[in-house]
Amino acid sequence: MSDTTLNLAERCFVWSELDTAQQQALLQRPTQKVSAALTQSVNEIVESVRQQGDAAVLRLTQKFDCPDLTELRYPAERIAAQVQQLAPETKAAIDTAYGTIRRFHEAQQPQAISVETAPGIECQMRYAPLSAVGLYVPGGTAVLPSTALMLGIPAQIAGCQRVVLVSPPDANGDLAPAILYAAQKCGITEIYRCGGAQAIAALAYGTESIAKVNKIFGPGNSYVTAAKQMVSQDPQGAAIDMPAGPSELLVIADADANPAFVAADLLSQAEHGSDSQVVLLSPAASQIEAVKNELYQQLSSLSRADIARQALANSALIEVADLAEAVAISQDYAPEHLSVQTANADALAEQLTHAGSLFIGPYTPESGGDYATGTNHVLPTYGFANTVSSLGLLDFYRRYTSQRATRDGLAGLAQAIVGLAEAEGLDAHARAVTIRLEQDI
Ligand SMILES: NC(=O)c1ccc[n+]([C@@H]2O[C@H](COP(=O)([O-])OP(=O)(O)OC[C@H]3O[C@@H](n4cnc5c(N)ncnc54)[C@H](O)[C@@H]3O)[C@@H](O)[C@H]2O)c1
Ligand SMILES: N[C@H](CO)Cc1c[nH]c[nH+]1
Ligand SMILES: [Zn+2]
Repeated sequence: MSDTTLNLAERCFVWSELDTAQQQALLQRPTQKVSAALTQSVNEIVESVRQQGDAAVLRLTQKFDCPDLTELRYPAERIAAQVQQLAPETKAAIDTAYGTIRRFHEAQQPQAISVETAPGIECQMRYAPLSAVGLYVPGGTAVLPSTALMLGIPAQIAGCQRVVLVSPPDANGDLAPAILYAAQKCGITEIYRCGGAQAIAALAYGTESIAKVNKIFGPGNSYVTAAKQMVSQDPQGAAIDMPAGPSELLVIADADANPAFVAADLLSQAEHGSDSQVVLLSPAASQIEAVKNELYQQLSSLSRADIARQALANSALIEVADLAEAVAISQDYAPEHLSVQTANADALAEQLTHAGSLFIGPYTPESGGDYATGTNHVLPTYGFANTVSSLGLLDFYRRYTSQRATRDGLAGLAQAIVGLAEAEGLDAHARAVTIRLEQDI
């Protein structure tokens, strides 16, 4: 079995036969290769929205998504009419996913703490929901109502005061009924029809019709991700959740893994976008050969075969010396999704700490986490999973501290505070303590 436009034999490698530069080049993310051009084009879009507001957002939305759109805000009556059209089976699927995702996120409620750190000194850690959040639901090549749930549910549980959803409209100026139903379940009514870097700029800086938010959440293509990173560097812009760009999956499979399962998982992420990347690491040459054949076979029946094919051209099937080498490569690559299909999957997973989300064992397809296991599918890409956390309820809160000292408590700590202030040569810091203790109250 083969494919006329994809030669997977060219994407098969033996790790030990590559030098360090080749190993690095092999695992470079596709969008990182064009970052200079991308940055320039995103910068132009963000600047035009800052200067021209709604006019720029509308012009760019007309260019990329809907030529006749004249109003960004999605009217409530049109939302209601769209939701009516939703098929009952899709509604039921959304209802089930809403339940599992809500259950997992409700269990993440932060607990305020209060600790007496020294006699008469009380320190608290408190949490406040973010007041205005913007949720980006991708809609370029596929509409993703599941992302509306992943973002809307934690915002709803946290109790954020203002929750705004943006998503690119179709050519008729509509959003998919499933996105609107998911938004409705999450209590979101402020919805705008725009996408890409222009939507991110509008959320970050505000326009005539879209008021600015404090933090922007959600995945997107490389334009969206670059725009998020750009606005988050600007004190007048907005905070962001994380760089959640084109989808990635790394699978570690031993000789006994089922190659049909492995190939299906790889294709599930390859079909997201031509800039997605999937990687297989296996110590068994026979497994790599079998997965390669399965990929050809399964690819031919996919509706998005062309996209998956392009993603596979940026991907790699790599033979490693052993599972220890697979762990080392995976830790270095830090994939968004990591599937472990080996005999000792649970034990191996303990060592795999650099991944957005782990999928352990043969019956845990990556797509389960995309939709309905309950974990959040908004995850760090580009290797940021070595430091950046996966999206969770806490991201919708701000954590801050408070403290309260009694006079005796302050007296007890005075020597430490004054001693450190003197060591740093900061007299006023010391005086703020001594002045209090010199006075009788
Ligand atoms: N990391 C995660 O957690 C996660 C989760 C879900 C989806 N994803 C990823 O999100 C992405 C969604 O991408 P998408 O494209 O389908 O939808 P998208 O909504 O992110 O992007 C569509 C928008 O891109 C803009 N755009 C397209 N071509 C452009 C160009 N040449 N110049 C400037 N702007 C342009 C347009 O404004 C368009 O509205 C996929 O790559 C998918 O893998 C990631
Ligand atoms: N795999 C995507 C994150 O990279 C999430 C998603 C949504 N729908 C299907 N998949
Ligand atoms: Zn997916």
